[in-house]
Amino acid sequence: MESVPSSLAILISFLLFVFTVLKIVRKSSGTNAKTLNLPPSPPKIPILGNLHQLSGDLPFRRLKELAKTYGPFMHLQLGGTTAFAVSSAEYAEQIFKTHGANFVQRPYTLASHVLSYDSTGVASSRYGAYWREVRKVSMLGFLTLKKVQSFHSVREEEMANLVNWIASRAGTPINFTDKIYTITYDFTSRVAFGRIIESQENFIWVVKEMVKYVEGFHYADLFPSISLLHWITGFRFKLERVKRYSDEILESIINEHKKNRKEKKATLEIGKSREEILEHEDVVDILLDAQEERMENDIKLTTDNLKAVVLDMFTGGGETSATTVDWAMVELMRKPHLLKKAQAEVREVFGSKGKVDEAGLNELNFLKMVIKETVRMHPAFPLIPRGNRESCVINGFDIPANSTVFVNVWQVNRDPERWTDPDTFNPERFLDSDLDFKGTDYEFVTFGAGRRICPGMVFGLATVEISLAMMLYHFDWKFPSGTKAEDLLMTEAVGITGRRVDDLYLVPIPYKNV
Ligand code: HEM
Repeated sequence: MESVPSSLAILISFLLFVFTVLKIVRKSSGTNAKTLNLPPSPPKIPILGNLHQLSGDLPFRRLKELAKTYGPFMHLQLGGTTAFAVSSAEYAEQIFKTHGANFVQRPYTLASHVLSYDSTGVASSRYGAYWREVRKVSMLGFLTLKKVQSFHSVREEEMANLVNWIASRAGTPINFTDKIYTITYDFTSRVAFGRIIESQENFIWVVKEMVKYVEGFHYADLFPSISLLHWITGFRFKLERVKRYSDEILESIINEHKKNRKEKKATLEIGKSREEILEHEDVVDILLDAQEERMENDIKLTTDNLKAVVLDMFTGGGETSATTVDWAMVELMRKPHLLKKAQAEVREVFGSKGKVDEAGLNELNFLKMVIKETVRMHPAFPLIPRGNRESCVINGFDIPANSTVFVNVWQVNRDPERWTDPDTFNPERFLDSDLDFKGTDYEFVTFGAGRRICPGMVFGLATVEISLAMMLYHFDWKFPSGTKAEDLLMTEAVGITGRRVDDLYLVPIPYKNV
């Protein structure tokens, strides 16, 4: 186990580090930490710094507890690295807006270096010309509102398949979580690769493994000067293994696209405008176009760069949306009056049509509030890592250049200074409120904010809305016998995303129109 929250792992690593003590002590004595006015910090122990205080629970939950004593802006020594943790809306605004042009880096992690082809995905790449170009290609190519809307038939089709499958299991328990993740990945695959690939199951497994590793709290990252650690902890071997699997799959997808490219283009190009051609291209096609074209600043996309961006898309598109749908359903099942209200709305809007389609989704005001409340309480990325390019001063505290700041989205979204009863799931709080997650309300930072705000927001929400609307329209739901709402574990699994720790099992009862 290489993730931090285990005291046993800390003890073992402590022994491993003994032979490097002198090296680290010499390094830390060379810093000018004492002369800086750093934010409050929990007491540190030699070598590990504050690492031991993050053990025993998920990092964002531990950070919330520590913030109760040490305040909303904490300095942490995590092994050999300097980090800061933000737990309030006020400080989130400092990072995302006031000092937004400075905190635009993604901190280096070994996992993103290995898995994301030398950190060349949109999410992992260093701020600069390359990042700007790949982000632009992704945004214009497949994440604009128009493009996302153009995928509506794929979304509706995949969801209709799921509805039929669930209807065939009427009255028997199904693993709701598993089905929602699978269908979301199927949909993402069709958008990204043009179809569901043969190795779909393996690829989903690969992504799940990656999500576990990219968290950024691994010893290899926390003691960057001891490269031996990458290998002794076995972390590098695990990363390389997952990378081999993912690379093989990506390579074959790209090769297939290259092979079919000429023929596809020739058919499409007859009498079609550039926009019309784009309409029919999948993500890999669009990236291959970008590879052929000269990008600004003479940036040339390599095939590895292309794979890194496709991986972002697959992880971003699949994992996050499914996590949100799953949590929404859990919360609704725990509050039957909210479930009924959401179902009544969906059935009223779509009753006359007898089916759900994307055209009517805008009328689902209550469902939109349910989704807002779900992403507030259960952000798909509970911690956003950012790095600063230059040293700066925040509210009188010195922040050295190249520090890592973890914005604790999970806690900022529950900041008691800004939210009433923040730990209660209450969609109606948005009834007369303009608060939104679009990047200007710093108490609601589920999608981040500023220059690196999530570019896939529209894409993700479109999937979440249609999935929930279909599930609520076509079925009534109950727990399998023996399961009670109050028994559901309301905590997250280890990893970069905030997916729930357990799968949700439910019994579907078809509504009359299925
Ligand atoms: C419910 C769904 C989603 C949530 C909650 C979410 C959340 C986030 C967050 C918190 C960030 C970091 C933002 C920051 O640093 O300020 C991010 C970045 C990113 N997301 Fe999403 N995301 C979602 C869906 C998607 C989808 C569907 C895609 C792609 C299809 C996507 C692609 C990305 C990419 C490429 C980045 C990196 C942006 C950059 O560093 O410039 N996300 N997302």
